[in-house]
Amino acid sequence: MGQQAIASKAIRNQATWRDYYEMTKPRVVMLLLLTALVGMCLATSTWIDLQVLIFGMLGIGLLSSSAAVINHVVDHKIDSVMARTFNRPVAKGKVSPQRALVFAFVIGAIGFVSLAAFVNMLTAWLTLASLVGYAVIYTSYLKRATPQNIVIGGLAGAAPPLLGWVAVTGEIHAYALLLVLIVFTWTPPHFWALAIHREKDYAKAEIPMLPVTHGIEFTKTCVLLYTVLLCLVCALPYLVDMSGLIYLIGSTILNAGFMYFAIKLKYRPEASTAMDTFKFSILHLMILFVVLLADHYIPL
Ligand code: HEM
Ligand SMILES: CC(C)=CCC/C(C)=C/CC/C(C)=C/COP(=O)(O)OP(=O)(O)O
Repeated sequence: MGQQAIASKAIRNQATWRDYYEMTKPRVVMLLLLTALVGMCLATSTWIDLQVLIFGMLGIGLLSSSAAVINHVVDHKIDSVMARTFNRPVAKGKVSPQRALVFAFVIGAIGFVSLAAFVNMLTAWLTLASLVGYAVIYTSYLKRATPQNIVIGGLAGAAPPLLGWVAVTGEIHAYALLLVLIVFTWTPPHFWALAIHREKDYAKAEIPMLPVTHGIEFTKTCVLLYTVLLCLVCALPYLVDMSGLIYLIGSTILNAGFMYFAIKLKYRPEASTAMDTFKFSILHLMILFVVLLADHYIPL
């Protein structure tokens, strides 16, 4: 065995359950699950069936985690070049791509069976399609092909509210698609704010993210325009009578916050504004979905 092979085996043996946990992108999956839960709750005016709640959340969570692990495998070369990601378990050599793929397959299979056996087939197939959308179409192809990668790929990450809704009702409803549209429109300003901050990383890894291909100023304009679009899309649940006054007030305050950061980023940026905008985007979506829940359950 050569020196390099021995060294890489030594690193690999250091893998712990924490490395496997990290590969599932737990914080991203938690937020995806919140949006799925809200999709479930808004789908019905009564309580959600406990079996659908438990196995629905488990299945969507495990398939999302599986997609995240596959992303770590497919991207391990890119990840090893970027300062933000070089320490990831597969990039670092702590977990071999083969072991990571087996892990992804096992949790993905458990997730699919949970949905197929205890929820319904439509939810199982739609969730699997989201996995393919993110892990295969976005990660393996779009990410390296076009600066519109995250706009198109964002559809997979936006799917969970629909998945939650379909888990409860077994059918696709326009209101569920409206929730998808909100996350879909939120994704570009969420990601591009971070990409502005990490532009050098992406350039080094030769990934055609918008700030690399079209420059930072153009990307800031896109963040601002998508944030305006997000404000309009967020008004729709109230305008179509899906949500009420609590939602209108909550979403207006949150969107005013997002507009503040997007305008500051474009016209009066400080060194931390891009990262502040990115962090706020996560808080924005989290609170927005909690507000949707509050609006659904509190009669006004
Ligand atoms: C194509 C769509 C998306 C792209 C390209 C994207 C990209 C990213 C990136 C690069 C990070 C930084 C991770 C890090 O610091 O290592 C991040 C963080 C995060 N994203 Fe997204 N994201 C997308 C969609 C979503 C969606 C749909 C959600 C949830 C609904 C989400 C929730 C989060 C959360 C919670 C974090 C913080 C994670 C942490 O602190 O560990 N993202 N995103
Ligand atoms: C079944 C289902 C709902 C699947 C969706 C799964 C999922 C984890 C979506 C979140 C999108 C996301 C974190 C993209 C970042 O990938 P990236 O490769 O651009 O970022 P990175 O460099 O941090 O890995």
